[in-house]
Amino acid sequence: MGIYAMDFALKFNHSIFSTPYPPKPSPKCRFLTARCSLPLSSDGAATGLAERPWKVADARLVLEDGSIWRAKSFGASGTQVGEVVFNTSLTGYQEILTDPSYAGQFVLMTNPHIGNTGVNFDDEESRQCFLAGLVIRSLSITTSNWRCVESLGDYLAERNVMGIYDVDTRAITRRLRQDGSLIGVLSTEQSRSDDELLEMSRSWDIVGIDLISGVTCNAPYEWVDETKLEWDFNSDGRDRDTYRVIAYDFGIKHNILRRLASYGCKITVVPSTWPAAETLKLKPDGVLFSNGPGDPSAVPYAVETVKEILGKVPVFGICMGHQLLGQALGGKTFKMKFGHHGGNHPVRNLRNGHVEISTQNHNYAVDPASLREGVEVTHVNLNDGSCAGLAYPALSIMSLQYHPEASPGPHDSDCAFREFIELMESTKQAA
Ligand SMILES: NC(=O)CC[C@H](N)C(=O)O
Repeated sequence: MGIYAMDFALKFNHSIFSTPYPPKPSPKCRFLTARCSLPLSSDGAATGLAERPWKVADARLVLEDGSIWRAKSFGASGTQVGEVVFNTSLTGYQEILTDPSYAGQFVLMTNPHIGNTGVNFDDEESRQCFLAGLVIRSLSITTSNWRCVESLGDYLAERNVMGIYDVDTRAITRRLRQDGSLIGVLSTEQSRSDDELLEMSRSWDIVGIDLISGVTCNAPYEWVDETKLEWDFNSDGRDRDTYRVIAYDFGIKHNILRRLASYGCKITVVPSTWPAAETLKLKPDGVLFSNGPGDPSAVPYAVETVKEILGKVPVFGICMGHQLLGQALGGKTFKMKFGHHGGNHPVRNLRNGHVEISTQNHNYAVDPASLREGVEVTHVNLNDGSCAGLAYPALSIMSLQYHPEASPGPHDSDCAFREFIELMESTKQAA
């Protein structure tokens, strides 16, 4: 369909979509009428929608290398320290904002145009935004999407997350690629001197800190959310409680739970400190170790939990979960120069030769040379050859350094969930 025909269909509610256009307002939807253009608030505060050319740069991003970047603020104001990482995804900023693995980090989007689709109810990956802030080149002057319920600026302001725009994201990215990830301080407070902010950035570090304890759930809970039909696929038609899975929440993304549920799993999510003995008492068919923020070598208690579970039940580790498994198998993790953050990373599955286009978000990796004998490297990142997946078939272990649940366009890696199901099924049959 040509673009004009699509435009016509959108305007006149032609029935080319299964979802009617415009969609019925959800009861939760407070801002639906503002779908296409929100006015500026009366005090002229940023709504995130209307560009105000007269707005002067009111924020500074001070990097530990001494560089100072002047920018315009949106979202929350204040002063915040964090590690700056760049993300090359073209879409999915809401999933990125709500990925708990970004705790302690400023996400700089290399896509220069952000905010055009606003935010919606369906794309939340967790209960909260845990990241330190958002750095973008250009904040969209309009917000238009049939699912949009709020502008990006309002969303960030409500969640107390700082954002800046009109900053040279390309220059900062080149610096990060050259020098590696840098700590920075973002501030809208004019009373603070450049030197003070620089000192703050130099006296803070993200290495060696347990960031998982700040994002994990407080108590176990059952995952009962229905995956909406329009987002569900490949569920193989199983009943939702065919496999009993315990998911360790190190900062879990909801889509991991949605995909497991689609494949027939009844899931109990448990906090990061949940004792292995309690997990084993529940006699699960499998255990999932989730993604999560920060340095994987700073959470030895989690590695101990993983060790106690290995060999007793099939396990699947994703990202932080993979790094914890790597350590439990005798391996070491190391900090990469600037990590992998994006929706377009090619990975080769060494078992079948297939190349997957994957979503990634990690700054650390497992050193395969440090792993004990018998551990198989199953996946390799084709950009830099780093370890992207492990297996130890004798103990029914599988893990991926990237995100099989993400939908950056392709769903190439979703098959990993089916593999986990097969691992649980074969163990069940053998018992
Ligand atoms: N997405 C994740 O689980 C990230 C893992 C870890 N925090 C890292 O940066 O490598």
